[in-house]
Amino acid sequence: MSGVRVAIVGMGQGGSAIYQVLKTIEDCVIVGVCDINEDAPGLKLARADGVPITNNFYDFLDTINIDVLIEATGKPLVQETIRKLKPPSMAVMDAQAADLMMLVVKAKQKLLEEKKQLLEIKRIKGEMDAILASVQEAIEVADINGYIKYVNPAFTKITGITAEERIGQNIFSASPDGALAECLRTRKNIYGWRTKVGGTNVEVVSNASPIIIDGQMVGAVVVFNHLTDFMKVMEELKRSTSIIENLYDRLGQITGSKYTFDTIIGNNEELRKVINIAKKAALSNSTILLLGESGTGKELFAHAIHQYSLRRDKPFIKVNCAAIPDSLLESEFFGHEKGAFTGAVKTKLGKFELANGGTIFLDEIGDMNLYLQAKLLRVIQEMEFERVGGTQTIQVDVRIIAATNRDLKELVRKGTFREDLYYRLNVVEITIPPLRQRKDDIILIANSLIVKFNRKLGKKIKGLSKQAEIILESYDWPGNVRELENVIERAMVIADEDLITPKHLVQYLEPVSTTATLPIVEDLIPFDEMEKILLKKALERFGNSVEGKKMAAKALNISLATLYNKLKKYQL
Ligand SMILES: Nc1ncnc2c1ncn2[C@@H]1O[C@H](COP(=O)(O)OP(=O)(O)OP(=O)(O)O)[C@@H](O)[C@H]1O
Repeated sequence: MSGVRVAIVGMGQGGSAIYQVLKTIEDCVIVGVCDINEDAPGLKLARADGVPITNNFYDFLDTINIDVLIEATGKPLVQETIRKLKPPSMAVMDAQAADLMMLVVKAKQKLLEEKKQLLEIKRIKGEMDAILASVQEAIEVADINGYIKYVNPAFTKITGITAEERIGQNIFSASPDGALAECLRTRKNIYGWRTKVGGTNVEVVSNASPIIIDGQMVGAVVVFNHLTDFMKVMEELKRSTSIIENLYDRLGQITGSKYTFDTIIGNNEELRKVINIAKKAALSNSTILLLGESGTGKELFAHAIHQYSLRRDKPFIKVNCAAIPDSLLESEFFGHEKGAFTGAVKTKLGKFELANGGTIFLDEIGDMNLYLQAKLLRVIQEMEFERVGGTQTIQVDVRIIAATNRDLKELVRKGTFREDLYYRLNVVEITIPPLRQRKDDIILIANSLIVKFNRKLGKKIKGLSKQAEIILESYDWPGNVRELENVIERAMVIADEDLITPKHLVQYLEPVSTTATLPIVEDLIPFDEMEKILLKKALERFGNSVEGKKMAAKALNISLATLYNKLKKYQL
């Protein structure tokens, strides 16, 4: 143990006081205390601190382990004995001397404490100075009487007045019309105060606040900036506001993606395969080309792919390339700067910018002109573009899904579609089969449409009659699911019965289709035509092989020979 080793004899009030001060001295080690009274107050303290205790001060006299022995009993006999018997290396101090020493120690401790506080204040001041020096706005502080106490470096930069010139002046004569003087006068916060800094031509906009300590106003502080800087911020604000307005304008056009793969109805094997490929592709970032006849569900797939992808919480933006005039398509895609062309009264964001982070769905891509195809190619390759009339290059992160019902390869051959763009777009090519190739789904989709339109039209139609089902299944559906939707909705509008029957359907089916040529009167079909439909359906289901025909005959409850006769009769 290093430090001065001290022992105390006599642990009454005086000894206890000394003990407590000694404990706080870093270089002092209390090696023991002594009192003949077991209940002496100082002994309790020592016991709690784990300091060795004795009731016989002789224990201290034959040891060389004590540097200073403090005698606090005040008894001459004890004092005398200690002086006589102590080892020469031990210094003895009586209680009075110890008290005096304690006073000195306490004073020194107080001094040290004050020094520490001063250092802390200096440190905080240093930090504050650094902060205030780095602030771009001018700061000026005055006391309650208006005497300027502080200005930061930005104050000098903005006004040209140095700290030496300014500090010590009175604000009521230096800048009587300024926010600081006003704040001191009114004792209130002042906002957006526009003045010239006293004695200069520098126009500033200021905010000032009272400085309050312990509930009392002791001064005020003003923060101000050049009006021109302020104007710049206002300009910036205006620009941002215009962008926000723009976004609001466009919000209506942002069709958040509505459909998921669950919305796509159908159990057809080919369709399920296509859905599985689309799900896998959805999880990558690859560009997808959706092919298929009109109304097969390409847009539905595009929505579902976006919803299934990691971008589902980001925008889904649709652009119909065929619906926008060529002259506007570029600005629609990439946006334009204010004044880029007649009518461009404000800056507009393009669909690519709006889709940033999400997915853009380019419908009817086959109808895009060659000039834009070149621009689109650059976006796909580099994910960057310029707004029409702009010079700044804008970077985006957009997943592209394109769709068309046209034969893109044929367009490439004809030279109306860029080959390089075609290959860029069809990284993943998904062809959605037409409805006539997934006839097994027709009734399933029709029934789900009946449920949907019952809700929309307020009807209670239960379903399709058997004959109506046969008609729907044998129709070619050139307009695919969209046509099926239209036919079912129209049929439901005119149907007053529980079921949809042929009479509700036929008038809406294209005459080119197989069944539309049937001479159907109301909901009656001639027997032979009905036979023909049933035979066709049976062969479709079981196939044309001998085995298939046997099964077809069985399903129609006729003999195989009758089946052959009928097939011959109808030339099937
Ligand atoms: N499998 C399906 N299940 C349910 N509804 C479907 C299905 N396929 C398509 N639809 C519906 O059919 C209609 C046409 O689909 P969509 O608009 O997606 O077709 P498209 O291929 O994009 O057509 P176009 O090429 O004409 O733009 C939509 O109302 C869609 O919801």
